[in-house]
Amino acid sequence: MVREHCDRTTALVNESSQLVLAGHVEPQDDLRAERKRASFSSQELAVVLNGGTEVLQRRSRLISQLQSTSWGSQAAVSQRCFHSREQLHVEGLVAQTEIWKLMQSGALSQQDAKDMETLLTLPGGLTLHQYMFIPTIETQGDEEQQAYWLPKARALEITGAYAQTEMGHGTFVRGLETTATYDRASEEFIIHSPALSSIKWWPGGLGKTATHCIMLARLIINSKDHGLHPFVMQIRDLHTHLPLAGVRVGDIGPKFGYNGVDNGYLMLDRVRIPRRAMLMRHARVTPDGHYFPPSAENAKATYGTMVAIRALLVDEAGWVLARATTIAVRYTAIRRQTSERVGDKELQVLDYQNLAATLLPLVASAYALIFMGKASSDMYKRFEQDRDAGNLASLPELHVLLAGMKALSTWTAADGIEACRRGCGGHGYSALSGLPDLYASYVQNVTLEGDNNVMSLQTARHLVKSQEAVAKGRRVEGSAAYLQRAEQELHRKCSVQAPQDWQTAEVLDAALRHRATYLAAEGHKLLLRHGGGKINFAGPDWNGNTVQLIHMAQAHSQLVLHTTFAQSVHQADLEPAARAALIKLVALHGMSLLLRDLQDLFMDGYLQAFQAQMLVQRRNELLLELRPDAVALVDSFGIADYQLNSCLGRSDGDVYRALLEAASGQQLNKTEEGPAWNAVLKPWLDPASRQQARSKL
Ligand SMILES: CC(C)(COP(=O)(O)OP(=O)(O)OC[C@H]1O[C@@H](n2cnc3c(N)ncnc32)[C@H](O)[C@@H]1OP(=O)(O)O)[C@@H](O)C(=O)NCCC(=O)NCCSC(=O)CCCC(=O)O
Ligand SMILES: Cc1cc2nc3c(=O)[nH]c(=O)nc-3n(C[C@H](O)[C@H](O)[C@H](O)COP(=O)(O)OP(=O)(O)OC[C@H]3O[C@@H](n4cnc5c(N)ncnc54)[C@H](O)[C@@H]3O)c2cc1C
Repeated sequence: MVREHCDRTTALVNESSQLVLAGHVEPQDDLRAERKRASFSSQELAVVLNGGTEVLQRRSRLISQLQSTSWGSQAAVSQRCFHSREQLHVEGLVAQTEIWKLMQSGALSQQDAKDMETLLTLPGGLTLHQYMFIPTIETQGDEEQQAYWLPKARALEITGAYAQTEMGHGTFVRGLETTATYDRASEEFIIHSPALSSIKWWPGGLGKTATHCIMLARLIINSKDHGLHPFVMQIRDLHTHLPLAGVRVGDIGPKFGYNGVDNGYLMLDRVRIPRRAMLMRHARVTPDGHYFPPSAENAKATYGTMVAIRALLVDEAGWVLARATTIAVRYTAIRRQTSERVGDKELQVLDYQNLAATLLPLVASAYALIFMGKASSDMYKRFEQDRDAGNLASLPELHVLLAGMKALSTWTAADGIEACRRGCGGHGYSALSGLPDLYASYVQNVTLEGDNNVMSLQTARHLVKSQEAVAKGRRVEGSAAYLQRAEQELHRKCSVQAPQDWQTAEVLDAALRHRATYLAAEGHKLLLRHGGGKINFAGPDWNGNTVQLIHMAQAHSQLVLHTTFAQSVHQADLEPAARAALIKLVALHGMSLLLRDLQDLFMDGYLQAFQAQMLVQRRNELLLELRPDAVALVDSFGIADYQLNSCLGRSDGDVYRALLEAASGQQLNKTEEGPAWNAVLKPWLDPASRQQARSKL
């Protein structure tokens, strides 16, 4: 029966290749035509966006290598959406350990291995080992501790998680409850979960993979609480993988997505670990129980790993949105729907203004975020160099910039994927489009590593402090330096007199800067008013105004994002036609940001109604001007079909045949009658079975 069904599927797919789509143009022809009419070469732009020809060549080589394995082949990747949690968990670990093996044998460089995992898009139990466990030891362990732990961790003799969040607290890190009490007699720490709310809950890889973890716990010496510190703690036996005495550990259960990762819980009953398990690069405890705190400028060193991950999240957001927009733009360029008379050529749905107005600004956002991601990782690398030389002066600015940008970028990408999915109509709802899984396994980024509202409020705190400094005549540096000129800025008016004026970079920058300045000044005033002339960064003054404060922080981050995008395009080595297209994309980006919150510009009379109407008009014209380049703009991301893993986003446009092939080959179609026939349906539907059942009554 199985054989028979397979034969029929093959026949159906072969047959479909003979079919002509009535009233339609062949989808492949649509994409060919789109590419022909583009104003620039997407191959050349892809080289610039991806950082060189070698990067693209290396990616193709890695994909070929993956394709030749059983765990990374196209067939394996495309089957994933049919798999259970347990299967995904095992598959994730198989892929990660195989890649690790290749790296250890020298067949892959460390960078190759990281890139290969990114191409696979299958986060697994070892993800946090690489991105948080090892880096925390690297940055917070002293030399001796690094020499002890890192070789074992890098050889995968141990695997680790990052155990910070607890059942009761994730955001409020200072409120975490797990204790690490120093016992001078034995020179050990006793790690304990004192309450239900103190159980570690969420850490990735902790559930079933990790043998060790970075344990964030309150350091208690002689009954004195010194706050949160990191410890390296073994939780499972290395021979049996069973939990050690006093340890209860497991997986927290199915999630919205991201199900290959075993996010875990951990409950500890007075588990003893040696004194040197505390990571001591910044703070120390001597054998006799003397505590040496971190220096004042290293006070937030414990939060260092979170800053590193936020930089990675900003870098990732643009590429994730690039994937979603590649799928949606290619598909909506081949999808034809509705003509005045049946049988006439129907319109490509991307030509409806509603879709262009949804998707093209998202393409612009993906570009903006890709450039911002590069700027953020460059900034983070500079910070790392300074930090390794003992200079942490740039950390406060880096933190507030990345906090707000992590929020803006992950919100933009998550909302953008969902908008792309809806833009693809019914086929976007099918897992075969690749969009549901992309969304479900991305959207957690708006919560993890600092909830986006909370992160925005960190940036808001800095903006209010900067505004306060300016009011007191002190200098403000860094990304908020524009607030230095707040006084003059607040008197400015928008200079636009014709729709075309909105296209100029100066006008857009000025409007975004004015908005951010106005909101920061208003936020500052609001808190002063509530505090009776004094600013309180906690309590009802702050907590009762967070909607406006978050909005203010996001306006600031949007300004930083937009100016970084514009500058990066200005500085990039582009051929003239690609430059012209990207300048338009920058303009569309700025206009879309303004249109989303236009009311802000009316509040203090910066904008007049006729200027707002011109903004809408110019945005609509830009959509039409950019439309011929839509497919070329997404082709330029250079994302391979392998990585898209989408029937809708295929680069050849052969969408309908791909859907039919993938659907008919799946498990539920393995037999013609279906898995519920014999036990459930047959007794009702099959006359002979019914007859038999009646005769037994
Ligand atoms: C919200 C805050 C920032 C608040 O911290 P706080 O100590 O109460 O601070 P505050 O009183 O608001 O401000 C005091 C000061 O601390 C500064 N600060 C705060 N965080 C940092 C930092 N990372 N680097 C450098 N500086 C930092 C703030 O800017 C404040 O500075 P200021 O006093 O204004 O000069 C903190 O609790 C926090 O970071 N919460 C979020 C928790 C989080 O991100 N958890 C991540 C867990 S791991 C994870 O999710 C991994 C997922 C990975 C995956 O699967 O992909
Ligand atoms: C998939 C996933 C993986 C994770 N991996 C790890 C990991 O490896 N290791 C680890 O330690 N943790 C991990 N976490 C935990 C994660 O870091 C936290 O969930 C996150 O920091 C948010 O904290 P919370 O859950 O306590 O949210 P809450 O703080 O309870 O948030 C609830 C709501 O309250 C709001 N809110 C809370 N506080 C404030 C405030 N001060 N001001 C304004 N609004 C506020 C938030 O905006 C949110 O809407 C993971 C979480 C997820 C979802």
